[in-house]
Amino acid sequence: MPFSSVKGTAIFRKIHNTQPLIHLITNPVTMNDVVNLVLASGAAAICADSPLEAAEISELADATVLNIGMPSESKLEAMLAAGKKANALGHPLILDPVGAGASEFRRRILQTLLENLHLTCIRGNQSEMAALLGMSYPSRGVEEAGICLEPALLQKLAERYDTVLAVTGDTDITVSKDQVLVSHTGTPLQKRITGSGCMLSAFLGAALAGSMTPPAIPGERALRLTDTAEIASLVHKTVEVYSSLASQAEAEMEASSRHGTMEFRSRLIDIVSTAGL
Ligand SMILES: Nc1ncnc2c1ncn2[C@@H]1O[C@H](COP(=O)(O)OP(=O)(O)OP(=O)(O)O)[C@@H](O)[C@H]1O
Ligand SMILES: Cc1ncsc1CCO
Repeated sequence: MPFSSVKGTAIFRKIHNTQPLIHLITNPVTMNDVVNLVLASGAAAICADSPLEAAEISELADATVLNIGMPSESKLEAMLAAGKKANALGHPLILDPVGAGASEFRRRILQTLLENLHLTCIRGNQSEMAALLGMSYPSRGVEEAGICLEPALLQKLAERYDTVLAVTGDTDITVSKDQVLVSHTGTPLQKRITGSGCMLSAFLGAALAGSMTPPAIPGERALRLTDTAEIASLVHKTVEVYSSLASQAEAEMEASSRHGTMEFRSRLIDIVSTAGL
């Protein structure tokens, strides 16, 4: 996607119009950046990971994002409560299976979440998808481990859990039972900061929630969570826009006098904050 077509995209217009509230049960490593990215997109965020309030907060919210980056038994309990509430209310529910293949505990948590919840979208790298498929490989923790799965295998995974996969890396692939949509708009610099994927998962929550309210524009329809093709199309566009903005942030940084990964991290959030204006 050329940079010029990113600004003013319908995704941002819808988020700004509806200002959805996103419930994040996430990891403390990237939480602050994730919340700032959500706010930059025009949505609002609340982080709440106590099982005592998780369902109530998801009821208040327009979408729920579950990120297993630093898992615990208590967080799993909160995720189940929040996810069940999101499902009952027909709200978007996104899973980020961070470090899926890194430990037995993570595998067990993911098995429980996948068996008990209906995920609107699962966003992860190739290695995390391999772990969800039950494959074992030498894990590199939260980093991808050099795995490249056949699209047909990813489609089987999407079909098994009746969901849409946003598989990210040097190539971004959106996968449903019937579709494989490919884009190449990101930059390797995204791998040099933490949370690039976590931010994208939360942005997907904002984009899906923002598209569920009937738009004021004639001819535009509200997103239906029962329509996998519509979800896949929106997920694909959202990933493409986010990765394009990251590349644009890098290009602007290269043209400036300040360089480095922390500069890039700030520029990424800045560019998202102005993309919808
Ligand atoms: N080699 C690459 N070239 C271009 N873009 C990339 C590359 N690797 C990752 N990206 C981009 O980085 C973003 C996040 O994807 P990635 O697969 O790195 O997530 P992740 O491993 O889950 O990240 P994290 O755990 O740090 O949050 C996507 O927008 C993707 O396009
Ligand atoms: C480095 C790290 N460890 C647990 S979560 C996280 C950031 C997201 O990948």
